[in-house]
Amino acid sequence: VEETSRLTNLPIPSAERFQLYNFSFSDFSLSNEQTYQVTLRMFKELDLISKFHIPYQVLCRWVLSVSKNYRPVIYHNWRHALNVSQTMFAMITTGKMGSLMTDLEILALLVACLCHDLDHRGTNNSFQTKTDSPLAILYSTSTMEHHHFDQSIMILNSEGNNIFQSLSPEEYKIAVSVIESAILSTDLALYFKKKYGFLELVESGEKDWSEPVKKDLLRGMMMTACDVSAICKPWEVQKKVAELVASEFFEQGDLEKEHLKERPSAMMDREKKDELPQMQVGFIDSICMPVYKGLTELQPALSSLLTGCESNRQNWLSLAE
Ligand SMILES: C=CCCOc1ncc(C(=C)O)cc1-c1nc2c(CC)[n+](C3CN(CC)C3)[nH]c2c(=O)[nH]1
Repeated sequence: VEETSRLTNLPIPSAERFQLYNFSFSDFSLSNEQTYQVTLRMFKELDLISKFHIPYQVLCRWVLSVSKNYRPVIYHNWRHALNVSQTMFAMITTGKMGSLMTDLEILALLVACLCHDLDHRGTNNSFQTKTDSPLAILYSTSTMEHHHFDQSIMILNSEGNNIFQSLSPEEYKIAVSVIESAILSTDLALYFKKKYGFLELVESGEKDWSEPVKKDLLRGMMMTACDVSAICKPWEVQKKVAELVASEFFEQGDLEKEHLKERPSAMMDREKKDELPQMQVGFIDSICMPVYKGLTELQPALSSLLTGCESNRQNWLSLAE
């Protein structure tokens, strides 16, 4: 309670102070309180508070609730959600994708990014299935992503946390369905299925992305681009993030060796740590480059994501030799 009122009365530093319009943003230098201020500043810069009549104290309470519903795991924690959200913010503003989206879609996409990994346990979908976790019984496909969406709705329905309280029933319905689709699209298994359709549309010179199915596909690609955007960051940032991701993967690998008595995938096997640079090149080629090439072809203002990813591919490749 007192934390909400403290945050509500705190002046928010400028977007420039936090480098929010920059694709090279990193949370490393920020205190926890500053991460909340960054989030509030993004809502302010997009004018969402006034456009959707969000009571400021409700927004502050909601930001604190969202951050508290992330577990302190090594990588998939609140700061990952913040970084993903800031990339979405930069794509919409600096990357000029805002002109393709309605205000309601922009609100929903920012909320989806902040909530997209809620209550992550630092283990992936296949681990849920292999351990017959309650979540895997509840959701047999895109297990974690369904849970992240569930958690998002739970928070919105919590007392004093409904930032959508001023939306009309129709707007609320649209916002929730955009959020559900956006969070589910962060399951890379779904990305693999949809990326060819997206690239074909872009390469065919498609200009009309307003049609609902195409719009949903584009929002999903934007979510993937934000989710893996650490791969585009300056090398010192990318290297540190890769260590965090690897550490979290290796902990899952340890659990698989210890409890499941099975060999983990190379990516999760700490005994294969020296293969990491080569694995990163593979990850960049199969997942990252296609989405950044496609989005940059659609909107050249996004090119710094593509160039950042290409330069990190070179860095990983030189480490792999
Ligand atoms: C190489 C392992 C440790 C470091 O790995 C990373 N470090 C940083 C980032 C980043 C976004 O900055 C990303 C990765 C990173 N992420 C990967 C993912 C998604 C979680 N996958 C999945 C599994 N594969 C099968 C479908 C697709 N392979 C990855 C990989 O090789 N590297």
